[in-house]
Amino acid sequence: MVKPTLKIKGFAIYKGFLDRLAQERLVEDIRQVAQAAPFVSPITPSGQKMSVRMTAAGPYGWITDRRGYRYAKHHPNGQAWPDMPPSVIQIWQNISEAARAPECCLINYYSEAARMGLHQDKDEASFDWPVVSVSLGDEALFRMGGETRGDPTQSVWLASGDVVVMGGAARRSFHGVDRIKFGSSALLSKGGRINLTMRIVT
Ligand SMILES: O=C(O)CCC(=O)C(=O)O
Ligand SMILES: [Fe+2]
Repeated sequence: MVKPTLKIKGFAIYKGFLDRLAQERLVEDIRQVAQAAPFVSPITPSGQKMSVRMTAAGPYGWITDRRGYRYAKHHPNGQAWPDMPPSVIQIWQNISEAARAPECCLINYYSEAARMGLHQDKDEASFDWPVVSVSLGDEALFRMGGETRGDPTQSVWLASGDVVVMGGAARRSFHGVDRIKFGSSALLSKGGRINLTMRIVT
């Protein structure tokens, strides 16, 4: 198994895990997914519109609306999510050591002003499985904390092709994206950042 470039607070960070060709192929596969399952601007349970736009692939997608945060088998438009592209599953197999296949690939799109507040990924049935996160496009300032919201945090710039594995103790750790360095990558023609997170949810 490959070794992480660095470990910060238990988060395993693999810089440059995907080369440019692999990134381009992944973007093309995500484009296909988004054609079948369009990005939406989700609403939090408290009624706030998220700045990140989302879609998903695989048996489950993560959704949020007035009724709460949850995994669902259908896009808000009622259709089943598209299959997870083999290119996505391959990354999980190369890096995760998990005995099960991912059930959800959440796809986040960050435009210039988008961010994601500090949160835990905790809607999954078990925290025994890692979350594998892939960055594509513009750089993002990724903040990592501990299991309690007030714990000290450390940040790292994630570039296109970087992969982060949130497993072990870091699986329940707070994390978020403070800002995007818009225009720092030429991968996406319109700029911005795509983040994929693969998860086992049942
Ligand atoms: O965009 C990222 O790097 C993190 C995304 C994230 O934490 C999530 O989707 O739960
Ligand atoms: Fe998260």
